[in-house]
Amino acid sequence: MKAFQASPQSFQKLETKAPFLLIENVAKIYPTAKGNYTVLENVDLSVNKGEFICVIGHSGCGKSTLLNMVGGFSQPSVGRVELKGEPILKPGPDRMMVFQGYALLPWKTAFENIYLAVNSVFPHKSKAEKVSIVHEHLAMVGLSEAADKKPKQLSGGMRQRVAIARALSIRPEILILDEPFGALDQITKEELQEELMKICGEQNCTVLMITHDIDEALFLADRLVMMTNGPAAKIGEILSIPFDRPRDRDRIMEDPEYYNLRNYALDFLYHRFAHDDE
Ligand SMILES: Nc1ncnc2c1ncn2[C@@H]1O[C@H](COP(=O)(O)OP(=O)(O)OP(=O)(O)O)[C@@H](O)[C@H]1O
Repeated sequence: MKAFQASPQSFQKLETKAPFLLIENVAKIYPTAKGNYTVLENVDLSVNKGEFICVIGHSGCGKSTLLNMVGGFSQPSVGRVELKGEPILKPGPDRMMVFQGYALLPWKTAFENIYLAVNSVFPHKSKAEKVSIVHEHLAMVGLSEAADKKPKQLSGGMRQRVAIARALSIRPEILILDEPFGALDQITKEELQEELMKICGEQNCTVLMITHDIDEALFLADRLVMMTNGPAAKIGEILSIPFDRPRDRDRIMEDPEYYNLRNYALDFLYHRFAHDDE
């Protein structure tokens, strides 16, 4: 019998590639006056490049704590958080966060808010290139006409568009969204969800997004991460959202699977892991 001889190619195939984003056995423990408080425990999640992940869970379970560790704003007490095999030790332009509160500089125009970010991340690009990046991203979110307006002259939806354009303009590896549409009315919210989905599809963005809105998660996500209640919250279950892309809201809402998933997630939140005060 001929002995099996491994070729260099077969070794290459056996090599295990580090996941794009790895959250492994993570715990976060805060020291408090009453002793240690464990917010998260045994959290494991591996995210592929280009995946859209939504995270839901009751208030205070530790969703922001988890995303802040991916953002590099805090470190896990136990376990590891790695991007492309490298530990995340501090914030960086490869991971941009967008919050509910927009966080735009009020004295700068929409253009200037984005330009500032582009200029700080790409200082060696020419002025013309940087200006072109800003215009491209303002156009992407439909705000070319509002370039010279200051935040107070913009609606909430427009401000959030500027914040998203600013985050995307520096080409982050991961876009981290902490309830970005939570303060918006339903119509504006749905418009922004559609724009975000289109942009992320075109740019193959990897997204981690916290939301309290199950319909938003079912429309946007490839996977829905459902957290158990704290203290010591963990990932209870992960639902794969199977709808083809590009997604059409009306079409997926006609799919019986949509209601199966919706009911499953609602049952998880309001029966299996109901919050005491809800
Ligand atoms: N620095 C800290 N020291 C002690 N406890 C903290 C600290 N930061 C957060 N916590 C606690 O950790 C828990 C999780 O907070 P976190 O903001 O991550 O929850 P969340 O799921 O994002 O909540 P929400 O949906 O209300 O935004 C809360 O009980 C909070 O009080």
